[in-house]
Amino acid sequence: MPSQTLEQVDGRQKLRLLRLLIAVAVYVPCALMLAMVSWQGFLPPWFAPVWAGIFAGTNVFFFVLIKSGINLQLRDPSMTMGQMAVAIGAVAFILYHAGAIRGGLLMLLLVILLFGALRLTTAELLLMGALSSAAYAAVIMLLSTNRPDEINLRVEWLQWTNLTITLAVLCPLVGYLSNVRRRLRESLRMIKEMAQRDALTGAFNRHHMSEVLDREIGRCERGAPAFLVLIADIDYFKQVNDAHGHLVGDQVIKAVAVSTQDILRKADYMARYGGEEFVLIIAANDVAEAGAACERIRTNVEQLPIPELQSQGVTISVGGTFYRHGDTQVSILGRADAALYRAKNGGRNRTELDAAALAVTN
Ligand SMILES: Nc1nc2c(ncn2[C@@H]2O[C@H](COP(=O)(O)OP(=O)(O)OP(=O)(O)O)[C@@H](O)[C@H]2O)c(=O)[nH]1
Repeated sequence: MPSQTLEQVDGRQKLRLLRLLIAVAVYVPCALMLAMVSWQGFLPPWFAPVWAGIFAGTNVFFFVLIKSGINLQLRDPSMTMGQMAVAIGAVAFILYHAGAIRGGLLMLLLVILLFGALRLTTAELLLMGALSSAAYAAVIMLLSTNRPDEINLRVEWLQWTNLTITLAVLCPLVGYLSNVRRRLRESLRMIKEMAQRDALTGAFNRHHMSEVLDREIGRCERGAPAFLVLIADIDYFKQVNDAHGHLVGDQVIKAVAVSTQDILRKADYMARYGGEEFVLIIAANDVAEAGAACERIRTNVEQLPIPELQSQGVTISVGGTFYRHGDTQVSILGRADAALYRAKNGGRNRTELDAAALAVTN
């Protein structure tokens, strides 16, 4: 029920989709590039199937790590650096066999670098850049030992220098953009959080409650079990303000909110509805469970020590109702409010459940 979790899951799914799109956007053009180079005879005929096998094998390896959950034990569960290192190795293998077109294929190493843009820090990107540079240097040295007649060492080292300089410029730049993106994402998360929360108590605000209530009503319309809506209101709160001042009044509201939130179960939800009023959305299967939940919340506040009030404590009155077929926010909150009114009139520090709603659940 708590929407925060749903939003976080949603965010993670979007990021996963974005990374999948980037992976496809990287793989497909690279595969086309290689197919063209191979078709034009710059790679040996056996190369394409062997490379495709290695490519498929490493992807299956990473897929198994992710599916089995082994990646969750790693410092970076996305294994971005590991995947990039493997990709750099695969490109080095291509470069070794590429013949005269080798210089053109160096740009594959830059494409791999962009793959890390969503995740890596500048230092990590520089490390990957250094690995790319070292991989090409290793290819040149291997070629100069194994096939000295096939390469022009001056051209190769000049290309290596160009690649290394390009990487040295690109890595900090990509790292900077990656950092800006991370900071923007964090700021956006904070702005969203602030827009949903009440500044005094840290509880969700009325606007957020309205969204959650709409969603819960929608779920019930699609057949989910009915939920319980409570309105809890601090008793004689005006007297607290009058006797101790508004600042103490604020502390009392905060103490009631925090201690009530603390005793709620994970599936339950609480928002500050107005001044000293809170709305709670509770998962309860029947009247007995609903009554027990109301009493737990009420007695918790009754026993709450509030040093600012000396020996005097505070109490709350609670009005509640179950969702009924065809309910809107207005109708369900109206019934809870009417029940609260009865609790107040009945002497306060008590709970009242809406009788009509009880008939439905009984
Ligand atoms: N300190 C403080 N007071 C608030 C805040 N919001 C509303 N109030 C005060 O809360 C009081 C609510 O008073 P009433 O609505 O008369 O209710 P009550 O005195 O609690 O009486 P019953 O609800 O009938 O038991 C008012 O004096 C408001 O000024 C707030 O954020 N901080």
